[in-house]
Amino acid sequence: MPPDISSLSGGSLIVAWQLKDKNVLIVGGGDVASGRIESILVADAHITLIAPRAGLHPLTKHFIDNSDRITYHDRVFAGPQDLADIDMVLTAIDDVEVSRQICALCRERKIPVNVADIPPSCDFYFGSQIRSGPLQIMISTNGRSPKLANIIRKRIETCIPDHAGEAIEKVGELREKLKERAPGVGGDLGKRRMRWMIDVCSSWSMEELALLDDKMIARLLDEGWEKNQVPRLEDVGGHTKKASANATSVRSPSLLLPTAVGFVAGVLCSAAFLLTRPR
Ligand SMILES: C[C@@]1(CC(=O)O)C2=NC(=C\c3[nH]c(c(CCC(=O)O)c3CC(=O)O)Cc3[nH]c(c(CC(=O)O)c3CCC(=O)O)/C=C3\N/C(=C\2)[C@@H](CCC(=O)O)[C@]3(C)CC(=O)O)/[C@H]1CCC(=O)O
Ligand SMILES: NC(=O)c1ccc[n+]([C@@H]2O[C@H](COP(=O)([O-])OP(=O)(O)OC[C@H]3O[C@@H](n4cnc5c(N)ncnc54)[C@H](O)[C@@H]3O)[C@@H](O)[C@H]2O)c1
Repeated sequence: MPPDISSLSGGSLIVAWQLKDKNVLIVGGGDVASGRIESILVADAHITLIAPRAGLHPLTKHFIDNSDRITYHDRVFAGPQDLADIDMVLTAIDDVEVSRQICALCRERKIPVNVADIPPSCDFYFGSQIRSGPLQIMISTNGRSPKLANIIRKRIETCIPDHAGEAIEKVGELREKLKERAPGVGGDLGKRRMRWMIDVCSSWSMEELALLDDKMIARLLDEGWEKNQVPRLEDVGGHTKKASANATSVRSPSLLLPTAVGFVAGVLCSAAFLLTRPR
């Protein structure tokens, strides 16, 4: 069913903004700024931090002292000259007037800006974040309730599969090696590559994927990609403590049958629920 067009409004575009080696100006050094610094360091950008030393949060001090990606200036924001060569600006200061001025200067220069305490002065909002290796999850309430975003984040954290971060890391390595063997963008090869990756990710458990090492990746490509099949973990030299129900070849009809029966039963239950539900 296509989405109800009238529901397509009131949100934000949630994207994973690539900031590697870009220059981000952070104005302010307090509690909120320390969180901003962490988020920006994760994205491998360079930070220019402007804030009087007297107001630095201990975590901000720690980042200044220990990261070679931060250029620190012990002073207040000085004006447009502080925006030269800056790709993004974040302010987290307890001075609304200066925040508004910085926002206006950024907008004149089309520099994306976030002003922590003035939503209309934000081109983008931060959200409550979960991070595990390359896995990042952001919860946004679109400015309605940051505290509820924080509470929902804590609930979601309890549902993330064990080993998800490591599994993603290893699948990333597998995809890189696969692209070396089968290079190029798009076309039939691209389709086959995507199909095979979908099959591997769907038929191995996170725990199994997290166990992949260089040797197993090479064997998985030799035995799997080259022969157009998905071997099991054991077939490429790996072992888990618990045998996973998913860890069988995608081709096995003995597993496909119960899965299909379960799927049909699920669809029938949902249909029965929708048909009997009061309107
Ligand atoms: C998610 C998080 C990320 C982060 O900042 O890293 C974040 N705020 C967090 C916490 C938090 N912030 C505030 C409280 C006190 C409770 C309360 O006010 O409800 C708490 C809770 C606490 O401290 O526990 C006060 C507050 N926040 C904003 C204003 C201005 C205003 O609303 O007018 C005021 C002052 C309001 C006033 O003066 O009354 C504005 C914004 N805060 C946002 C993000 C953006 C919208 C995100 C969204 O809607 O989802 C947005 C629009 C701009 C931005 O900051 O990008 C982080 C939780 C991280 C975590 O713990 O997981
Ligand atoms: N968006 C959010 O998530 C959120 C959450 C809580 C508070 N806030 C708001 O964000 C702002 C910052 O919060 P905080 O807890 O980090 O405050 P804070 O008082 O701990 O820190 C303010 C920092 O700004 C610096 N500063 C002040 N004027 C400056 C200037 N002109 N140039 C450079 N640095 C300057 C101070 O020296 C200090 O380091 C506050 O206005 C607060 O109400 C936002």
